[in-house]
Amino acid sequence: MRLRKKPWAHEYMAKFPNVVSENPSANQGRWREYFQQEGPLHVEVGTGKGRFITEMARQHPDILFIGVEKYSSVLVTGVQRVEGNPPANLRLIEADVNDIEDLFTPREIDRLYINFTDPWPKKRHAKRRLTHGDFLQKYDRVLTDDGEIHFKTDNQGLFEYSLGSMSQHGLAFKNVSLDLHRSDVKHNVMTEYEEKFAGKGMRIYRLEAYRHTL
Ligand SMILES: C[S@@+](CC[C@H](N)C(=O)[O-])C[C@H]1O[C@@H](n2cnc3c(N)ncnc32)[C@H](O)[C@@H]1O
Repeated sequence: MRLRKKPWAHEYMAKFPNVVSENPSANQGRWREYFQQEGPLHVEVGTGKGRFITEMARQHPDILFIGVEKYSSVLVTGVQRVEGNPPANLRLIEADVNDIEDLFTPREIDRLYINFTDPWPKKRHAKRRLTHGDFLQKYDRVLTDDGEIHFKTDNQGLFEYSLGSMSQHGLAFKNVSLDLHRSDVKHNVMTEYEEKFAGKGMRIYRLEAYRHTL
């Protein structure tokens, strides 16, 4: 597992019980034991400052939530947010999603959230998109058979690309919205970026992907 620089952030985060700063891979396959709680496991990749995953954890105490973020400097804000009132069913991990299979065993995750991740519009950067086929293969291995991917973005190009790569990957879709905030969707929890974009009146795209079994 690659650890990012910023030693001050590591030291800072190590003080918080919600952060798995010491070798998160040690909990691979044993996350429920680690939480000391049974229940479905939901993971957000590219969690940023953690607004979404923290609110989800507060609203759904019977579900276990883990946020995975690449940059400790960003995660620190998430850590500050849960300081003093940390939901017992939430953990934040500083890790690269490329290493998701070091963190979770096959079929360990019930749902993945991918929210407003970077679109990487240049073709030569396509492999960095968190919905690229290489990532989908990894997700496929760590998701349960009826596991789902819930995806939101403001970026039409990334949405169309993701629809294509997910369907190529054998995934089917439900609850697709091409304008989430102008539809009658209920129980939407906003992310940091979503609040910013929706506040400007921008269109938000959303889908839920699941394995298509014939
Ligand atoms: C545009 S922000 C969105 C943050 C949050 N999901 C939201 O909607 O407010 C994308 C986040 O994904 C993180 N990210 C991008 N690639 C990643 C990777 N390979 N592994 C982990 N995090 C990643 C970035 O560091 C950044 O914090």
